[in-house]
Amino acid sequence: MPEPAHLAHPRGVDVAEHRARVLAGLTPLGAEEVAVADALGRVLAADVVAELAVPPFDSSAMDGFAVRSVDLAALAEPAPLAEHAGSADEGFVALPVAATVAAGDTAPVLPPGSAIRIMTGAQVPAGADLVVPFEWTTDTDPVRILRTAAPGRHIRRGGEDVAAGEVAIAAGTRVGPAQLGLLASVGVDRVAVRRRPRLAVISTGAELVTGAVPDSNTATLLAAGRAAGAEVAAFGPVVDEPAAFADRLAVAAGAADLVVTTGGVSAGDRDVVKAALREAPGFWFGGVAMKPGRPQGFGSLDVDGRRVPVITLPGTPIAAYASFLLYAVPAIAALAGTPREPRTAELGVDVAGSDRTVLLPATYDDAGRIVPLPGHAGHSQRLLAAAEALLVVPPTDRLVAAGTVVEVLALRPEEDLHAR
Ligand SMILES: Nc1nc2c(c(=O)[nH]1)N[C@H]1C(S)=C(S)[C@@H](COP(=O)(O)OP(=O)(O)OC[C@H]3O[C@@H](n4cnc5c(N)ncnc54)[C@H](O)[C@@H]3O)O[C@H]1N2
Ligand code: MOO
Repeated sequence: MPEPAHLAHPRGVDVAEHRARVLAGLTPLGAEEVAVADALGRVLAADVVAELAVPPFDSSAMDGFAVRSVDLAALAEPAPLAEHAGSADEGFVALPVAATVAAGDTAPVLPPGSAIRIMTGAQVPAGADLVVPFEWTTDTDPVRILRTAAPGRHIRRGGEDVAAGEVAIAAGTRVGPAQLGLLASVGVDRVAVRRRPRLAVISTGAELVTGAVPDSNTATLLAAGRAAGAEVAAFGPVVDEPAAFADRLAVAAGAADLVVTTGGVSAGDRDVVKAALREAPGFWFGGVAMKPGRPQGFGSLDVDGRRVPVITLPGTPIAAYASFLLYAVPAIAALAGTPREPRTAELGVDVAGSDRTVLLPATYDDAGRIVPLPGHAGHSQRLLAAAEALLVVPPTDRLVAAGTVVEVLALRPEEDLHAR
């Protein structure tokens, strides 16, 4: 008779091995088109090509006079750092003022031997190759110009930032406020974005259904899923009956790209998730060498030709959240087409190692180093709520010394909160 799995692997498999198992074969979901106004937090599925140049036309960068630089050839160009604008004693060129143009006006052609008064942002008149700021002139008509500069000064060339037809933003970029502005500037009003992964959360346990224990896992995991960029929905709590759970799982998987369950995976009489899925092809249940969160499971369901991954997390709230951050968040990122390396930080103090990965509620010190919070007692939700991150202490039989770079799991991913 083969040895029971928990005896063959008393310590459990490594976190990295289980993470690789969950992520194996996950590929980005397809794309959809959305209005730019709805693209905040979304990930571009294709390069965005500029329909308009930025800036859209040659415009003045200063309030002053648009001139032909050849008409100012009699003026010396002062040293670049000269403080004063020159004076009448040093000579000037007088030009008649042909017109005034402001932003939004259509600029007339500049007649040779004259100047056009121009405001910042106004179109540069054809023929002009230099804008002389008011400070270098008498701002009269005729205008006396006291100083010149190289052709092109104080003119923002159309397309100097982005040329029409050029790639303005590359595929894979997450759209934030600056990207929204650039999309507007390049004249694009719809963009192809990656579909948001749909996350279904199923909590299990009779104590949740009766209300004897509030369903805190659903609250935390829906929020963590949203912060990671998923569309989320709860399908629990469900009672500890394998048939009831299997029915709920089928509904959830039909509506989701990823299912996460909590509870019912340890060794008890009523471990419903394990009981329902243990015999399902391709499902794995066992111990992972981590604390908290040892009992874990993973598999996939085939739903109308779609492969829907199912991550079965332990029920204890700290274990459920920590495991969600270790396994489900990277899975969401893989489905969203935004895989990223785990975050790391430098350890601020020495931390004792253990034969398994240990997750400690932690905060950052003034130097930005990660430090465990005092009072760690295994399963405190209160301590977790006071933490900024979970410190991932790697398995080792030695001390993990201050200064070591370790993985951290952010508990307040504010930068991701715009994602829904
Ligand atoms: N003989 C063994 N017993 C246990 C083992 C083991 O290896 N051998 N592992 C322990 C560890 S570690 C954990 S963690 C738990 C995980 O058990 P389950 O995943 O089966 O979780 P449940 O028994 O359903 O619940 C555990 C605990 O958490 C509470 N809970 C569950 N879901 C929620 C929820 N959605 N919101 C709030 N609280 C929840 C539940 O009431 C229980 O108190 O197994 C150990 N046992
Ligand atoms: O996974 Mo458990 O009790 O270590 O939380």
